Amino acid sequence: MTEAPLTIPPNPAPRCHALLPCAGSGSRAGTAAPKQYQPVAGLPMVLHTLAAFQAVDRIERCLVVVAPGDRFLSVDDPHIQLARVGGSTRAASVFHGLQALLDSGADASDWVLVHDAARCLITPAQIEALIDACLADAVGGLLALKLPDTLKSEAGGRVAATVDRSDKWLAQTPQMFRIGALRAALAAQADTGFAGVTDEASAMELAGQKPLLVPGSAQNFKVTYPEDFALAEAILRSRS
Ligand SMILES: Nc1ccn([C@@H]2O[C@H](COP(=O)(O)OP(=O)(O)OP(=O)(O)O)[C@@H](O)[C@H]2O)c(=O)n1
Ligand SMILES: C[C@](O)(CO)[C@H](O)COP(=O)(O)O
Repeated sequence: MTEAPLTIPPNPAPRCHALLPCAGSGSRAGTAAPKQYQPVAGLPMVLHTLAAFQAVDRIERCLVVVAPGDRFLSVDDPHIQLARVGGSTRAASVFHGLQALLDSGADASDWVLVHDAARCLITPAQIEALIDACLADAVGGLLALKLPDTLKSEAGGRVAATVDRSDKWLAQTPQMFRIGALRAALAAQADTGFAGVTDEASAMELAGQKPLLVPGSAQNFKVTYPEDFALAEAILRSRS
């Protein structure tokens, strides 16, 4: 009997997509327009963020989630997709963005790196470090930072206690998970309005997972308050 040769199917590298929630109002930043469009070092903040992801070959495309009425951003690049599906919370914007990724051809088993548009200091090297760590992990994970300062708890404006910080991390983004797993984790929280979901990892934690903590950088801060713009500007100019 002649046996057909055994064909080993190709094992394609898993695909990675970026999803940038960009639908916030930036109320703490005090800018006239949403902070992600504020010029920093010569460009609207979100364009610095996008440039970092576009420099990573393993990112197949970037989906930017903006508010439905947003007319600040238009895109003319096949690797960037605009989804006007922002919601009333960051979690809702991410949830809708994941569906937009799936609707436009992404597979539930693909990876997604969710990253705040307002973290415009992310570097390609930091994104690569997260991808390297998470591709080797079943769950996925996030960039995060160990606390550089002593940590206090408070009661009535006074110190209640000095808190052991040895196991405490500040969560950053990107946060990288399988699209299907993250979508399911968020869907399970949708009927509470995503209460308690402040980042992707928290949704995965509520689903019983233990995301990987990958050391990030203090420079990958989220532009949140008025004084953050000058620091972001100085760092971006020092890099160019
Ligand atoms: N409904 C929302 C709220 C936030 N974001 C995005 O999530 C990221 C992190 O949120 P944050 O910095 O807290 O932004 P804002 O909600 O815009 O800020 P604030 O809370 O000061 O209003 C930002 O890129 C922001 O545009 C979003 O896509 N949709
Ligand atoms: C997702 C996040 O960047 C992780 O630190 C952060 O929680 C988003 O900011 P917010 O102020 O909680 O909306």
